[in-house]
Amino acid sequence: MIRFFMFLILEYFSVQLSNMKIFTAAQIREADAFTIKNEPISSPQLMERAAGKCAAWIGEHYSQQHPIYIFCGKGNNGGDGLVIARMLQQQGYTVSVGIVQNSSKASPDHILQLQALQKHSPSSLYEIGYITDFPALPANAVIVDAIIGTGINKPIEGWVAGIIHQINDQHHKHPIIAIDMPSGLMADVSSRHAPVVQAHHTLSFEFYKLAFLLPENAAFPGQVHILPIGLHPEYITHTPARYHLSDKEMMRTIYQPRDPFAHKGTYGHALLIAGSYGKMGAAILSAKACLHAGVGLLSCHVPQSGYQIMQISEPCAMCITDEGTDYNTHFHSSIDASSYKTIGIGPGLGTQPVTARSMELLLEAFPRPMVIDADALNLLSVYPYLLYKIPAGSILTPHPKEFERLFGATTNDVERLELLSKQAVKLQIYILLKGRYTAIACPDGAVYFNNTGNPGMATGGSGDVLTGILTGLLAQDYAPKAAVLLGTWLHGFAGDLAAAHLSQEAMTASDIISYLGKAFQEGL
Ligand SMILES: NC(=O)C1=CN([C@@H]2O[C@H](COP(=O)(O)OP(=O)(O)OC[C@H]3O[C@@H](n4cnc5c(N)ncnc54)[C@H](O)[C@@H]3O)[C@@H](O)[C@H]2O)[C@@H](O)CC1
Ligand SMILES: Nc1ncnc2c1ncn2[C@@H]1O[C@H](COP(=O)(O)OP(=O)(O)O)[C@@H](O)[C@H]1O
Ligand SMILES: [K+]
Repeated sequence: MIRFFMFLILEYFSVQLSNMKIFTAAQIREADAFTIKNEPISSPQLMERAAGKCAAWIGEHYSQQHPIYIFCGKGNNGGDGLVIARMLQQQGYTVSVGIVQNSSKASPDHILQLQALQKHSPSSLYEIGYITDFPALPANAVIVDAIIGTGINKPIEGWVAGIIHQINDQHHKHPIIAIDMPSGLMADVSSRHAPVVQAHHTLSFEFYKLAFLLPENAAFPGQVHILPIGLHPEYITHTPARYHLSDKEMMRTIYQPRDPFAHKGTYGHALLIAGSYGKMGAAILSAKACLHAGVGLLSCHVPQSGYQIMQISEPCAMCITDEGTDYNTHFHSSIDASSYKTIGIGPGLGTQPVTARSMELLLEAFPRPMVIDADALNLLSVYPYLLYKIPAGSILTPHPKEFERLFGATTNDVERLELLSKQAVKLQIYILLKGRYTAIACPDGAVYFNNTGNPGMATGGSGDVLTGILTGLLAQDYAPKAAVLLGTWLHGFAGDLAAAHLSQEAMTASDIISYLGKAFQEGL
């Protein structure tokens, strides 16, 4: 009860966030309908606006030398394709339009746009009713996929799936541009094992779709370009979304500049419990990151064999040694809960049973949100009852394997996201599932995806750096939600700066720390 009350207080003081909402396919349909009714604008006009953005994008990226092969389905996604065809023809492109007979009935807007194109250029149109109707493409052709968008109701089957495979066979020969969604990809449910177009670019309207952010869909959307089509701001503002994408604007509302009259006490005293024989590097990376994230004071609790290593490596941190020579085994006894604002625990910690016992006593003694990572998470998976002792508002930072050990396996990424969110709500903590788009599940059920970072960060120690940053931000009195969103974003942004200057290959976790300063300066 006390834990929950404290959590409510922390939440109350967390900032109001601006953010990019990720709407479901059903909500997007509502947004279209709301816009049509209240802007007001007719449905065909809205389609002209959306398709116009796509035609302009294609015009900017491919010259008239490229014949454009557009594949249109019988719904409004196909309607977009028909408008794009007409607009590109007007600009002097050679356009060929295959109408994929994926449905017996065409949507009213499709029919309207088909009639317009028939009037304008009937020779460019042909029907695709079976796999053998797929055309031979000239060498420099560009493929536009407008077969199905957000209206897909189940995985594509039969000969239409065959058409998707034929488009994918062209992946290494021709650029493939998907309109709104790569055809076959379902916005809100798993598309695992379904046939989906493997696009190089997806021109998607107004919002990111959840499907673009899931690792299991990595092969499909290519580069995503969000094209605003003027959907009604009132709908966007007032409609709640469960999923959100972090952006710079959001970070600017979270970031708190330092007080000119501040002293080191203002920015909190953090304790880092980390390191073991052979894994002191993890502790040092976390300590350095915590300091570079702006913590007031940092103490590191390390095993005896790690004392000199830590003291020599990081003079800005204080050092406490454990009774254990090679492992931290008695850190609970050195902790006076009132001395530290927050704790970061886990990097390089080891998974000795005696460490688990000390962790249990620590969780019982420390009442405030802390950061739990790496081996501390592995201990939680061995002793799951400890999960219920974690202070409310704490932040857990598992990578997918650690997540699976903690909460079990799932059959697809959407199920895993559900499980992530369910556990965050149940335990009243933040759980950050690391990856290309790190998913941050909040105790209120919301999930935020982080949009910074790059594959150069797929290198040992990157996660230890994140733990240090989050611990540093919590110590400075950022509310847990603010700390987890800002810390994850800064970590990825520093990684992006490191990659830009050093290359993804050559950068190391230490370089993420080196660029943290630039991330504060340029990213906020
Ligand atoms: N006014 C609007 O509603 C706007 C809609 N827009 C476009 O419209 C799209 C949504 O249009 P719709 O709701 O008509 O849907 P779609 O065109 O995405 O898909 C529906 C069509 O696909 C067929 N279909 C669905 N599942 C299938 C499956 N598993 N196998 C084979 N065929 C299948 C349906 O029978 C129907 O013909 C968006 O993705 C976007 O491209 C944009 O033009 C913006 C404005
Ligand atoms: N391809 C990628 N794109 C964006 N971020 C990445 C990518 N690969 C790794 N990262 C980030 O790097 C960090 C790696 O953490 P983790 O796997 O725990 O590393 P370690 O255990 O070696 O410290 C995470 O924050 C993750 O989001
Ligand atoms: K499509």
